[in-house]
Parts: sequence; C-alpha cells; structure tokens
Amino acid sequence: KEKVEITKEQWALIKAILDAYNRHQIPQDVTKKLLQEQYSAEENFLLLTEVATSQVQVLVEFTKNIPGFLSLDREDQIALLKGSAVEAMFLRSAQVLSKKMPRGYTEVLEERIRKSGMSEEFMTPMFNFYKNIGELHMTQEEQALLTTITILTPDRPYVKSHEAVERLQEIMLDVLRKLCVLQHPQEPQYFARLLGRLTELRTLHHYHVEMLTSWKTNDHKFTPLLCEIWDVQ
Ligand SMILES: Cc1cccc(C)c1Nc1c(-c2c(F)cccc2F)nc2cccc(C)n12
Repeated sequence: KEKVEITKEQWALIKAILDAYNRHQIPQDVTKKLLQEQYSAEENFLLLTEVATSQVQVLVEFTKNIPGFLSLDREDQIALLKGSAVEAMFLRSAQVLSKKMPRGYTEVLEERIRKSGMSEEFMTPMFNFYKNIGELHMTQEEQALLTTITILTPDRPYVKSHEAVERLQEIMLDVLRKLCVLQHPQEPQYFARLLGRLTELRTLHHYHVEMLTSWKTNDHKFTPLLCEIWDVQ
C-alpha cells in the first residue's frame, strides 16, 4: 500500500486555491435574474450570455490567485486564459448543475439552457458531461484543483514558455493525485477518472467553437468580454 504524504507546502497550496475558488462566485444579482425573468428562447439566451460573461470575470479573478500564475510570461497568461476559458466554465457550470443549489437554481439553469435555441448535437454531449461530473462527487478541493490543472494546460495555442507552464501544472497534478488517494481510498482509479474528464472537456471545447459560429450566424449578440475571450467578431 503506497504511503501518500501531503507536505505542509502542498496543504498551503490546496488552501490558497480553494479559498480563491470559493471567493470568486457569480454575483447574486445574476443568479437572482435566472429565477425571475420569463422563459423565451431570446430571454434565456440573454440570461445565459450574462451568466457566461460573469463566469469569465470570475475565472479571470480566480486565475490571478493561482500561486505562480502571475510569474508566468504576460502574453502566456492571456494565451492560457483564452485557451482554457470555456473548459473551466464547463467545469464551473457542471459543479453548479450537479450539486443541488438553493431555491431550484439548478433546475432553472438547466431549463433555460434546454430552451435557449441551442442545437441538440451540442446539448446532448454537454448534459452528458454534467452527468459524468455529478457522478464523481468531487470535493471542493478536487474541483478547484481540476480547474487549475485545466487552466495550466501547456499546449494551448500561442503559449511560448511551454516548460514553465508544464512545471506549474505538474505541481498541481502531484497535489491532486495525492489528494485523490487520501480522499477516495476505495477508488484507486479515481485520479485517472478525473483526468479522463479533461479529455471530455477538449471535445466540448470543439463543440463550443461550432456553437459560437452558429449563434453568430443566427445573429445572436454577445458581450464585448465574450467576443474578446473567444475571438468572435
Ligand atoms: C452560461 C452557460 C451555461 C451553460 C450552457 C451555456 C450555453 C451557457 N452560456 C454560454 C456558454 C457556455 C458557458 F458559459 C459555460 C459552459 C458552456 C457554454 F456553452 N458560452 C457562451 C457563449 C456565448 C453565449 C452564451 C450564452 N454562452
């Protein structure tokens, strides 16, 4: 039986990332609107655009608090954010949709997604992902670390110092691996299952690019921040 030891420094890292992850949540006024506004495809899409924009803002704040991230090359920081945003947002919305949020927020969000004029071919894999994440019953620490590992993916477009990002990601992977062994002793393959979700995220990322194009074609409006993060004209 492998003896797993999490060092003092690694506990401090876990705590810093978890605090940042919990500190940066979507503002109440945005989530309140989800419960109040009426249901039409247009209204649902508008609300999801607001939630998406808010999720990007929350993501940028969270990323700035990842230990070591601000020491990376400035342009690489931008490249990592642009390259990982939708994957981190899929993880964040999966966590919201899989746990029972207060006041039926989860059901309302799901309902609005299903009735926002999104094509079936994207809806199915997306809700499949949400179900797969839900079945993992990840702890808060695991969610925050998995999001951090997604952001610190070295092979995003335009990343120059590949090694510097890889080194940082490896530190996080080692912490997550140990945490999984300690928190899921009955499931030796749990860490591997978590990493398998990162592969699923890449597929959803490709679907998302197509979604953006089809929304654009149907003349859907985005906010300037969403246009900037996903290079939409
Ligand atoms: C907030 C939300 C939650 C679940 C599903 C969806 C479709 C959304 N909304 C959007 C997403 C998006 C995301 F924010 C998280 C996950 C996957 C995503 F497709 N991306 C975009 C891009 C332009 C406009 C919107 C409305 N939009």
